[in-house]
Amino acid sequence: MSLHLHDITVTLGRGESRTTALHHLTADFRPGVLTALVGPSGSGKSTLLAVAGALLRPDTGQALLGETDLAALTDRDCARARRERIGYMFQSGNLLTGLTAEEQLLAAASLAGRKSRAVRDRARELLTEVGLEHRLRHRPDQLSGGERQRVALARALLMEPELLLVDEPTAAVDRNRAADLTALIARTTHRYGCVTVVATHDPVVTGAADATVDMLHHTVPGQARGGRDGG
Ligand SMILES: Nc1ncnc2c1ncn2[C@@H]1O[C@H](COP(=O)(O)OP(=O)(O)OP(=O)(O)O)[C@@H](O)[C@H]1O
Repeated sequence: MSLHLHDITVTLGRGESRTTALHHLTADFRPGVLTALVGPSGSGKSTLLAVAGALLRPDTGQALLGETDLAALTDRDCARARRERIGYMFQSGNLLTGLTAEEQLLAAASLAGRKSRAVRDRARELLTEVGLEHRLRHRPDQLSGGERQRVALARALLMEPELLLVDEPTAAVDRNRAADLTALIARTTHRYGCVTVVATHDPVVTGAADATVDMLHHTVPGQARGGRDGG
């Protein structure tokens, strides 16, 4: 299942602050491939993630996840696609206030109708993989920015999404953790065959990516390694 963005234009703000954040952008993202989204600050990376994540409807164009045009879905179907098909690891973490790290994962699983001992074990395993085994009972306000983001990653991975959207995963962590997190995202992409799009300024991430989309030139075909579709 690929993600194909076709002729996407997004205008944000009103009056004097009106800005064309994306201008007729076309780009392809393949399953099993970690694609780094690069470009200077303000070039539209976060906007692209919002469109791909069915969080923002573009003014023009199509956002095809497989055969589904996310740009044409009703609000209800968008919400469903977000819940069932798309995983997010954004800087805000998008965590629910009042729930512990472990509960964040279990609540997401429960919403998707998955509730079992195996899910609980997997949730702990993933929180351990992102280095949070000592933070299982911490609520978002008791976690650092980088820790919140890692909870969001563990939650996304538990849901095994078709599309994994990641915004600046290494911005709030130290260099060792940055390398570990990047390796985890790459491993997950290759193992589960999800389409992974990572907006980044970090050479650690771009170095580990299988392909690159440059916002200034739209598409630079990458050397895809390990793609499920043969690269
Ligand atoms: N609500 C808004 N109203 C007006 N302009 C906006 C709004 N949000 C973003 N923009 C503008 O849209 C453009 C794209 O922003 P976006 O956040 O997608 O860039 P980015 O590449 O993710 O930047 P960064 O690397 O700094 O995170 C920028 O010029 C930004 O100033």
